[in-house]
Amino acid sequence: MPGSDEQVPGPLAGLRVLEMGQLLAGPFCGQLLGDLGAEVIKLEAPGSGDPMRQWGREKPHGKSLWWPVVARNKKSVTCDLRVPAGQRLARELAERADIVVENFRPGALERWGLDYETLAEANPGLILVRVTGYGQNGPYAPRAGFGSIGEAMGGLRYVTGDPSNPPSRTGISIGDSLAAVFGTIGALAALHGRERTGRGQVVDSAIYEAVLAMMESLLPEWEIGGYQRERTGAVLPNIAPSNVYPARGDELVLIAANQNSVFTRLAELMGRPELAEDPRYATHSARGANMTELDTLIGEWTARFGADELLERLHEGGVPAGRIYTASDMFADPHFTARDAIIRLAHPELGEVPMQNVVPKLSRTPGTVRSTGPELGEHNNEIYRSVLGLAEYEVTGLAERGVI
Ligand SMILES: CC(C)(COP(=O)(O)OP(=O)(O)OC[C@H]1O[C@@H](n2cnc3c(N)ncnc32)[C@H](O)[C@@H]1OP(=O)(O)O)[C@@H](O)C(=O)NCCC(=O)NCCSC(=O)C(=O)O
Repeated sequence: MPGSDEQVPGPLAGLRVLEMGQLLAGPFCGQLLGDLGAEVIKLEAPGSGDPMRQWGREKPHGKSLWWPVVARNKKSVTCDLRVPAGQRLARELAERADIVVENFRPGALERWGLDYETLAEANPGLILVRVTGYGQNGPYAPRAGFGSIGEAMGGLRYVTGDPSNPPSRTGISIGDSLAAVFGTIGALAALHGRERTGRGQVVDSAIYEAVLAMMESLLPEWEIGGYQRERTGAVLPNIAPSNVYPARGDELVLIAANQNSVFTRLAELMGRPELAEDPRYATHSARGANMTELDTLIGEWTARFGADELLERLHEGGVPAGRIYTASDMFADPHFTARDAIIRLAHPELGEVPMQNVVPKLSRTPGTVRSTGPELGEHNNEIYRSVLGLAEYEVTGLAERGVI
């Protein structure tokens, strides 16, 4: 079963990551690095731990169903960063780490004596990934940052939703996850840089900039083209046909045929090959300009078929098409099964926990999910004794004093 120990070590095996911070923007970076085989030590406040342990709508046994996913592959140690003894432990762990990931407000690490200069003095190869709302400098740097604000500031919110409604949030914390993905890319690039120079560096990933990086040609469109992108609901401006179309009954089917070759095939399937030659639809720009009219033609055709038959025709005809999936569709889909897109891991209280597999798949040394999110402080003994070489009585003493 994926998740068992018999796998080959992942590509990042041998690297140690120390993860501080909370919720998603930092921890998703730790998840990605752990998926690829790094040892991830998650440092949490004693007593409470990462608030993500409490998050989620459904909580069987009082347990978050997000925690097993975002904290998978991680080892949990407790450590109070507000007291000097805790700060010393964190510095010693960072001295033995390749990468530190954090997503506190700028200034928190500095306040705790965990600034990069201090850490790098003891460990010059250290890479420090800092995920924040606004980055480490600039007038907004000290502000508390949450994903929704960064998504709006980075431009995503304004263009999301139906034009007749106020801008909509996407259904997930996409800004945090994107900042974590860019933080991960930065960490991997910095690892490569370290190969050449032996020196680490700081990776500064801001949520609003991670979102901005996704915004395609928004900026030159405005400044050079004088065009402000607006919300366009289910379609993208000037990209046609690419929409959701009705099948017989209530079902909706997505068709994306916004390329000459694909549109020619769709026109043939529709029994209207002449549409591909029609000056109103023959080119990318013409289809964009006549999107509404084209969508009506396509919708009249799709409504004649049940969704299954329609999709079969489209797949066979080489036209990208599909359904809008819910979780239950994913569990039932043979393609998800064939590619192990969903894995199942044993959890002491929740039984078998299904979750998304590692992305992307590497051919020779693929990543693995080896465990679900740990209990708070589950690995205190293991890590403090084996990594820092503390004696058992020292670990007990630190716990008694509330440092860990
Ligand atoms: C999320 C925040 C607004 C939370 O702000 P604050 O609660 O004020 O925390 P700070 O970052 O200033 O960090 C200091 C606090 O960390 C807490 N803390 C955490 N871990 C520890 C440990 N191990 N020891 C001691 N204290 C700890 C403790 O309460 C500290 O408060 P003191 O006791 O006062 O010292 C901020 O961390 C932030 O802007 N982060 C960067 C952007 C980000 O990651 N946003 C959240 C993504 S999730 C999201 O947006 C979404 O889901 O949507």
